[in-house]
Amino acid sequence: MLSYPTYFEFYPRKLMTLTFIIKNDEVLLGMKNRGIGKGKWNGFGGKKEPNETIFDAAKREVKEECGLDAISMKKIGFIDFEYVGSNEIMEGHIYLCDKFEGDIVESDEMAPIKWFKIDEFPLDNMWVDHKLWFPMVLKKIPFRAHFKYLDDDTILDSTIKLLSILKKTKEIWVNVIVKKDNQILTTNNLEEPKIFKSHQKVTKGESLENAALRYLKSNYEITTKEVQKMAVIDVELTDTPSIKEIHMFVMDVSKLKHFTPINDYRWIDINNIQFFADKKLLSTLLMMKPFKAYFLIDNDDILCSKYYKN
Ligand SMILES: Nc1ncnc2c1[nH]c(=O)n2[C@H]1C[C@H](O)[C@@H](COP(=O)(O)OP(=O)(O)OP(=O)(O)O)O1
Repeated sequence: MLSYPTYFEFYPRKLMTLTFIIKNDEVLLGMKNRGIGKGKWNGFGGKKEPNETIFDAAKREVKEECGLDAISMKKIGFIDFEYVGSNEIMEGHIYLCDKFEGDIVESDEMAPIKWFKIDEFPLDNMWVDHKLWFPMVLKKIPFRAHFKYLDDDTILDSTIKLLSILKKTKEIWVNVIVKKDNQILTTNNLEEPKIFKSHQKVTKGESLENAALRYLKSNYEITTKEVQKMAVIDVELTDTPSIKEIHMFVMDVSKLKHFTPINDYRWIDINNIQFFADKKLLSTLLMMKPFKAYFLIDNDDILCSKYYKN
């Protein structure tokens, strides 16, 4: 369901490379001392020059910026960087290099240069987009992304599309949010983004409404025969071969005479909820206007979320 934006397709493009050199569980990064991204840790790369291929530009930039000769480089991603106020797209070609030779040499442009353990990555001192796509580099999942920047630290919009050639299968699930006035019912052990885990698989031939009622009955003592469908959410986990299509229902029990949760549930004020997948999801659901959404999740981190009117 995720659609890649196309409005900038005809903007002129400046081609750039960015290469990450990886050795076991470490990545080589340099501190940029001038130009775009000054003061940030980054991989090695820069603008393509006329009369060279993008691959040759990537190899040249690695040599110029850290002194190493890249022996094996694999293209892992394409990123369109758009800046508000500019009609030029910076088209970044992202490479992964896991074979290299030579010695590290710092330069005026890049110093210091250091190996970082993957779990000690200086993400707070890198481009803000990196934390959204670096999981794909580490897992070697090809991707295409678009980031619309307001300024160097603020992303207004982002899209990340996985480019696997294998088509992911769809699994159909339902989930029901039970609400009463300004509260929703939750189990005591909900953790972010648990909303995508506690749901009910729809069985073959079963209607979505039936599955939602079955979900309700297995968790609450409830007599209703009506649930209201609010959203369809596609949830893609970076490293599973399926996409979960979750049909979200909302059940308002404010006016029900008989309603008892049968498990370990409690009412929680909407404003105090920390655990929902992202802040916008719950508020959009409770506006009671149907919508569609897409989430790309790596472990429990949301890398990309999109909302569409139904
Ligand atoms: N958000 C964003 N905008 C622009 N560039 C980047 C990002 N995130 C990034 O990671 N990058 C990368 C892409 C390139 O590798 C560098 C920028 O290249 P630059 O240093 O300007 O290119 P050079 O050709 O080396 O420049 P000079 O030598 O002319 O200074 O950041």
